[in-house]
Amino acid sequence: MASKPRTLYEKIWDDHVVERREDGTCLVYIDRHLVHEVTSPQAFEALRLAGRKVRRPDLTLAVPDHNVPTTARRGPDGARLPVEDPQSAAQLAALERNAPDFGIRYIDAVAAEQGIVHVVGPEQGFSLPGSTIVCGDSHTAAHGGIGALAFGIGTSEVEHVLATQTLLLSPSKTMEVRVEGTLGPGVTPKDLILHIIGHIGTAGGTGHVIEYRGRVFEEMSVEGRLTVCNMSIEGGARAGIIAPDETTFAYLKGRPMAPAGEEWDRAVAYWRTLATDPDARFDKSVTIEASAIEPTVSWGTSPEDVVPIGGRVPDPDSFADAAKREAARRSLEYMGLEVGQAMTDIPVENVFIGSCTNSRIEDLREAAAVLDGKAKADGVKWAIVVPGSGLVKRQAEAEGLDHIFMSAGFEWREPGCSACLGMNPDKVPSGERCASTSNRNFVGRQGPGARTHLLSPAMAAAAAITGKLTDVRDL
Ligand SMILES: CC(C)[C@H](C(=O)O)[C@@H](O)C(=O)O
Ligand code: SF4
Repeated sequence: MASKPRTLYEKIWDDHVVERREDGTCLVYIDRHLVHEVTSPQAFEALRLAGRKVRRPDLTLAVPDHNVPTTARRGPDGARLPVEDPQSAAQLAALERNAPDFGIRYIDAVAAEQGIVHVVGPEQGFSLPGSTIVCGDSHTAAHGGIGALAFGIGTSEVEHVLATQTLLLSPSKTMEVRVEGTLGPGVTPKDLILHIIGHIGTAGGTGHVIEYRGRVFEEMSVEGRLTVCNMSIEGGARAGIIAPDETTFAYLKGRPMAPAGEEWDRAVAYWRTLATDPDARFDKSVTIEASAIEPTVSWGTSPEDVVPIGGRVPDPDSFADAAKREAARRSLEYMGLEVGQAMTDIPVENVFIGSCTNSRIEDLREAAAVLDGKAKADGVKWAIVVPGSGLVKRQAEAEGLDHIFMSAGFEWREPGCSACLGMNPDKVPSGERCASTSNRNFVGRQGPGARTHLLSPAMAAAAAITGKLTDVRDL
């Protein structure tokens, strides 16, 4: 008898279940564990107190990213510069000590390979298709872009994975987001995922793993897929995933931590079996028409608060749901916006190109292409580009992108989470707006009182040039 058709998620899940409990929860094997400085100190401390070791240090990779300053990390004499904020310094120092103490792989803050964990994992070939990947970080969903089942975990789970290389989990429901047709010019993977979240809402994926399907994703680069999957969590999903294919294999081949030789061939043969079976069923399915999507920007304080750039700030009364009406009213007040205001009339004083959503080489190329030969508007006081990793930075410099950015009036920084969240010196001043390629526009996210507008790298570049939110297709 033929076996039951399964989805990509179900295949990966089944291949990793170590033990099924009577209540339905499963002990699941974890292939890769990424660790950063914010959510790991207590986990390591707990292991230390219990006298336990890390079960598989070779499957664990630690990188500092959230707290690192993005200005020079070494002084003129080559000595490492201290991190001023005491809490940040303590977290960074803890990781620096815990990694050698527990024998895990560590990329330190001044290494060429340092960067945001979610950029570093795929870039190093540490994150692989068909694997289970966890990190004490909600945007671990990004790694689904290479066909992994990847999700964020809490600090107590970090401890559990460090100690046992397993996790106790309940199976997720499956959801398909199918995108038909092709994206128009100037419409990027970021616009697509913002549009999808606007469509399904921040609770649309709750309890589900989303598989993104359709030609748009088949034709998309791995960088674009990472951007899309990254924001699955903003749609409430446990994870997002895209079937690994030739594009994925070409991206991973030869990466430092990827399998090589015969092992590579065996791995690819296995990865090819993972695609969702033709008759597999999803618990939930949403279809979106790609050609209807325009460059998309956020107006509120939730990632679902989006409109096409040609749109207007919505009237809170236009929402059917009472809670949503109230949230929209509060959002407009925080954001300092008027009902009916054209999105293209919103001035911005800050532009941030970076974060694990949009700091890979393609993102920087996309922004640089818009900025080439142009300069930021006078009203834009602060514009920074923060590459997702040292290797992205080096590649961009080899292509001369740093010159384009700096000639346009941008600062060219060292890799890290930076202004994506106010945990390091890069903050947006209170009451000011930021056109930001990051993934969250929550109240205070980029600093107390900061007003975030989420958009694509090309749209961030366009906003820098005109000093207001702008349709990149009009430049
Ligand atoms: C600090 C960290 C735990 C947090 C997360 O889990 O996502 C951060 O990366 C974020 O983007 O808000
Ligand atoms: S770049 Fe932003 S979203 Fe990504 S891990 Fe860092 S803080 Fe979180």
